[in-house]
Order: sequence, then C-alpha cells, then structure tokens
Amino acid sequence: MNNANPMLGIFGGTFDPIHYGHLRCALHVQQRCQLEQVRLMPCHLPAHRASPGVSARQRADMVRLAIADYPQLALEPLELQQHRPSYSAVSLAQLAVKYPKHQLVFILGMDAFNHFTHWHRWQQILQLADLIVCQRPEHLTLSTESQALLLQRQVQQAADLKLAGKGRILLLDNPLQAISATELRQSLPALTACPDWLPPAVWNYIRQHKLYS
Ligand SMILES: Nc1ncnc2c1ncn2[C@@H]1O[C@H](COP(=O)(O)OP(=O)(O)OP(=O)(O)O)[C@@H](O)[C@H]1O
Ligand SMILES: O=C(O)c1ccc[n+]([C@@H]2O[C@H](COP(=O)([O-])O)[C@@H](O)[C@H]2O)c1
Repeated sequence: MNNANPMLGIFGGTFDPIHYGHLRCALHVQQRCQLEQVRLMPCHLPAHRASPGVSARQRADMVRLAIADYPQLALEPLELQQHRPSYSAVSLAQLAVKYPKHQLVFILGMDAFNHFTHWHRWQQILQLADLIVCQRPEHLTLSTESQALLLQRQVQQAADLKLAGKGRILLLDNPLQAISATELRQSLPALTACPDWLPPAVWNYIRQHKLYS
C-alpha cells in the first residue's frame, strides 16, 4: 500500500555555522527523493554536545541566508522556540501534529546515524518518521548498531519510502563532501576571504557580527 501523503524532509542540525555540506545534502535529498520540501531545523540547546558559542538566533539567521535562493528549502523554527534540550523524538512528535498531512522524513549524516541508537527515545523516532542517511567522507564505516538497524529497516530506493509503514531507512549514495563545521570554526579566525565551504551571504554575516573570531 502506498502512502499518499507528500514527503516532508526535516534536516536537524547545530548549523554552527551552516555550510555547503549541509546545503548540498539538503538540495540533493530533496530532488533525488522527491520531497515536497526540506525544512532545516537548527537545534536550540543541543542534547548531545556543549552549547554552541553562537546563539540559536544567529545560527538560524545564517540558515535563512544560506537557503534564500532555494524555495524547496525552508527554516523550521520549532526547536528555536523551545527552552528545552532539543531531543529529536520530542520535536518529531510535535512536527507530526504541525504537519498532519505529511509523511515525515528525518535527514542525517552518517556520523550522526552511527550514534542514533544512543539517542533519546530513538525507537519512537522510527514510529514517527523515516530516515534518510547521507554519506560523509571519513564517516563511511557503519557502527555495529547501525548495521543491525539497517538489516531490519533498510530500503534500497527513495520510492520505497512511499510504502506504508514508518521507520524505513534509506542510505543514500550522495556525492561526498569533505566539509565540517568544526574545521570551519577552527580556520575562520585566520581567513580574510570567503572559503569555498561557505555561501558568501553566510560569510558576510559572520564578518558583520564578528562571529568565530
Ligand atoms: N559534509 C557533510 N556531508 C554529509 N552530512 C553532513 C555534512 N556535514 C554535516 N552533515 C550532517 O548534517 C547534520 C548537522 O550537522 P552539524 O550541524 O553538526 O554539522 P557538522 O559539520 O557535523 O558540525 P560539527 O563539526 O560542529 O559537528 C548532521 O546530521 C551531520 O551528519
Ligand atoms: O535526540 C537526541 O537524542 C539527539 C542526539 C544527537 C543528535 N540529535 C539531532 O541530530 C541532528 C544532528 O546533530 P548534530 O550534532 O550533528 O548537529 C540535530 O537535529 C540534533 O538535535 C538528536
């Protein structure tokens, strides 16, 4: 049985800052999997790492600037508006209420997926959404837990996500991009021109607000 609801991608991240690794993944997944839209959802208080030095509002501003030319992408402000740790299971339950006519698909990179079975209420996430996992250089080896999960739930192509039942996982053979926010944060203080990894509008915002200096 096919799920007739349009698919809505939710791409959660710290986006500290957003870079072309994120942007190209979002665009690739949207087109390849025929998602109605991909909504980029910056976390406010990450549940799993130290709070970023740059505020959630500024990280969201940079996401808005990065996606401005792409109507198929949008900012999802849900986690920004909440003063609680950003647990994806809780957010997806709220998004299911906010978007009742959509099939939710959570997008994540392979590094994040390799820790997925340690996330807060991860089984609940699979009752609420499908997963699309983007490959990422230096993170191409699957953990034992993620291999086990794929054995139970992997589908081979995007069209299979339309089959009834949530919690399917698509491991995408997307173009690899060796871009990381950690490396960007380390190199930004020494840079005097926009690096290849950043949309120029994001670079201008960083300079204007003296971020990562
Ligand atoms: N270059 C990339 N290729 C594929 N997925 C990526 C890439 N960069 C980030 N992602 C994915 O995007 C999501 C948000 O990532 P995040 O905002 O933490 O960026 P990051 O570059 O991993 O940052 P950091 O180095 O601070 O961890 C995660 O699911 C991550 O796996
Ligand atoms: O809910 C959790 O327990 C959980 C643990 C780790 C990461 N996440 C989410 O995964 C997304 C990517 O995280 P990150 O650290 O790579 O930016 C982001 O939306 C996080 O909120 C969620």
